[in-house]
Amino acid sequence: MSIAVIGAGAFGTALALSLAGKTDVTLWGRDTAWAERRENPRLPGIALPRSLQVTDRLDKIGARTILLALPAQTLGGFLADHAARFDGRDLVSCAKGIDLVTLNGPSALIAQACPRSNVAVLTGPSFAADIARGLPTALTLACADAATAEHLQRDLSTASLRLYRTTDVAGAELGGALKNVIAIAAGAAIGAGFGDSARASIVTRGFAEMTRLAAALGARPETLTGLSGLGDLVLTCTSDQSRNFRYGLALGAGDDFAAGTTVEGAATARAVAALAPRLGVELPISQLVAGLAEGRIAMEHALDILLNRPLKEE
Ligand SMILES: NC(=O)C1=CN([C@@H]2O[C@H](COP(=O)(O)OP(=O)(O)OC[C@H]3O[C@@H](n4cnc5c(N)ncnc54)[C@H](OP(=O)(O)O)[C@@H]3O)[C@@H](O)[C@H]2O)C=CC1
Ligand SMILES: O=C(CO)COP(=O)(O)O
Repeated sequence: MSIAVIGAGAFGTALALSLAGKTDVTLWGRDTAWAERRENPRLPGIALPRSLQVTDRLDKIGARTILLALPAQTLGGFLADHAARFDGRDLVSCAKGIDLVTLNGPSALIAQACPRSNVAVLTGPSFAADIARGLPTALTLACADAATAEHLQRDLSTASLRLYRTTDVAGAELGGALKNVIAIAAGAAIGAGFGDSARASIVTRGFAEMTRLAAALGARPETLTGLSGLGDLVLTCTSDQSRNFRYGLALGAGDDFAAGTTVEGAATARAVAALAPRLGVELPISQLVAGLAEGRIAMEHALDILLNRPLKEE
């Protein structure tokens, strides 16, 4: 068995490192000038073993199983250029977002670009730095084809990564994408000084929004209660390791935030705000995050917008 990981960011590098302890792994990045030093600046302080092959040449990728670990908003462009190379292989999406151009999740983008492939999703609570340090976590592997889900579950589980499987691709993927939006709101609440009770309210009502939207898009609501939904939501809303949470903190506090940081929830909030009226679902927290991210709504109005809505049943 051999595996390739496309995207040498923090997550792709961490997954490649973890899997390299078990099988042959090739990590592809568009810029691998760092590879000789065996330390990726996207994952500082982590020494990469010589056994992990790093390349910037897609023609070197022969593996049957490919993990796509590019940010969601860059995946469509990458597939437009390179999908033909991968069609027919097992393709595992590791991105947590909704594409702003098509309003599709990464798995649908991949399936459209590579119609002969089995497409899966790997998601769940997993900071790249934790995985790279060999810390344990549990993840969800989703694939509509049950036999492919089983073999990918086996192939991608490691001594420290315990994978559960599901055939609910939409549910698993949307959990991972939507929790990033709610994490921005949770961060903003903390950054603005609203306190831990406000954060818990946002997490809970945010989870209701995630479940509502996912169900409207064909997901099984119970999938949202698993690792890919609730599990990752709890992690991301409570840890300042999360870039989405930190971005929210900065919004709430009125601070600058490092440009160029991958914050999937900002674009995904905008995608969600576009989907909400089409699907007829009410998503006040996500729509507020979209307004904050676009600069349409000022932070000082955020609380009023949420609290002054008509009272309703829980
Ligand atoms: N980091 C984490 O803890 C986790 C991340 N994820 C998900 O993984 C995905 C990737 O995130 P992460 O690895 O953290 O992101 P990073 O910001 O660490 O890295 C992004 C990587 O994508 C590369 N890239 C961007 N655009 C392109 C392109 N057009 N072609 C080729 N490469 C490109 C960048 O290359 P370059 O360096 O050349 O700019 C960089 O290597 C996201 O969807 C994220 O939500 C999921 C779980 C955990
Ligand atoms: O998805 C993640 C952890 O599961 C990483 O979250 P951030 O992208 O917010 O850092």
